[in-house]
Amino acid sequence: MTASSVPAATSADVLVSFRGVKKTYDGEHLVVKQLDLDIRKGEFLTLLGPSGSGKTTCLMMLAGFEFPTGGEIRLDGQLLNRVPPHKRNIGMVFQNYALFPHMTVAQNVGYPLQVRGVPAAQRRQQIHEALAMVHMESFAARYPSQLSGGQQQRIALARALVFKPQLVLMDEPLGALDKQLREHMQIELKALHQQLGMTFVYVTHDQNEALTMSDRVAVFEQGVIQQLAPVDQLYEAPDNLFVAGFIGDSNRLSGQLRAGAPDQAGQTALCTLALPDGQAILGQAIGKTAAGQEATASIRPERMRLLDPAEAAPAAGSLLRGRAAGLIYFGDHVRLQCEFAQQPHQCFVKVPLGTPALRHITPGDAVTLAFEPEHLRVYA
Ligand SMILES: Nc1ncnc2c1ncn2[C@@H]1O[C@H](COP(=O)(O)OP(=O)(O)OP(=O)(O)O)[C@@H](O)[C@H]1O
Repeated sequence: MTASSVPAATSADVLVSFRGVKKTYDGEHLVVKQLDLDIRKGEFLTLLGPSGSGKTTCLMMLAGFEFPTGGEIRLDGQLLNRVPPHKRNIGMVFQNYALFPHMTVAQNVGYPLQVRGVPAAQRRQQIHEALAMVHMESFAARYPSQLSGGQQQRIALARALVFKPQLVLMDEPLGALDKQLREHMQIELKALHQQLGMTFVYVTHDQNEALTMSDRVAVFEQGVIQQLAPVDQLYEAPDNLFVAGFIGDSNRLSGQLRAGAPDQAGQTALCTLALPDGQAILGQAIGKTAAGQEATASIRPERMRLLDPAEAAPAAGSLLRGRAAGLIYFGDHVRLQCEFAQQPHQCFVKVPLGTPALRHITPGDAVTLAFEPEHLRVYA
């Protein structure tokens, strides 16, 4: 992401701004590279990316547990670089809960209030409210060891919320829970965020989790934000092949650009991709492309359709002829694997059960897939 695409840090709806932030642990290798990022007041922003891409380091710099090697981080306009963690008014939830084992649930939740010198009566009230938020009022007298993992994480969340911070940071908080509980907690967290109106910054490497909960997602790779966008935009209009591959399923086809160039604004324009087997397909050229370049097209499986042989073929350029490589039954659809001559990767398409064209297909048969060129994104 370029600095020019980031709104000005002074704009009223920005709570946190990173400007030119760099981080190295060993003095040589940058794990966060020149990061510009604005976090808006009240949003649920997720930092998503593979292991080692720098998400946690960014969160730790925001929390104050790590210091940037260069650049600035501001919270509500105030420079944070040298403000210690306990003076930042930020709540934090970690994957390993980090509850104090010798304290009861109520004492754990009340701890941030105690260190802030909140009087006992008010403390009791706020502890009760925070436990009610996470549906754990009746567990106040228990110790962490007497709670399940999901219950402990709820207490950790109550402890992060109890002092009503303007910003809550969460680092893989659901990572240790089983799938069912994790999905349940995702919905609860999202509801809590909507109810409280606080700003949540959430770190995960799980794209489903990111898509389920977030208003916007920043996709990290090797210390760089590859794209920052609302979830639907990230899925429908990935800026590059990394994002297309990291978020959801996508099919890839390699070839050479024959015609078509970006429009004046450098955005998208229709182009023709010549595939090595002689087929020519139409797609949207993304970014700077020029005729003759090697390029890779990406398309979501649900944006391709198995054509019935009896059906009138759509316009040239919006079909692909290949061979069935396999069929996998998925209950509500069949996943049809297809291969195309001289393409390194197979493609797949989700075919609804009962589709007539599916009836007689066996591996090795010729198949035709149809698509709209606007859904085929071509990256040089
Ligand atoms: N305290 C540290 N000392 C030295 N190197 C570190 C330290 N913390 C992280 N790193 C390195 O910095 C890079 C980024 O790590 P970071 O934890 O920020 O990534 P991440 O995207 O959060 O990964 P994960 O999802 O695995 O936690 C990695 O190469 C990691 O090995």
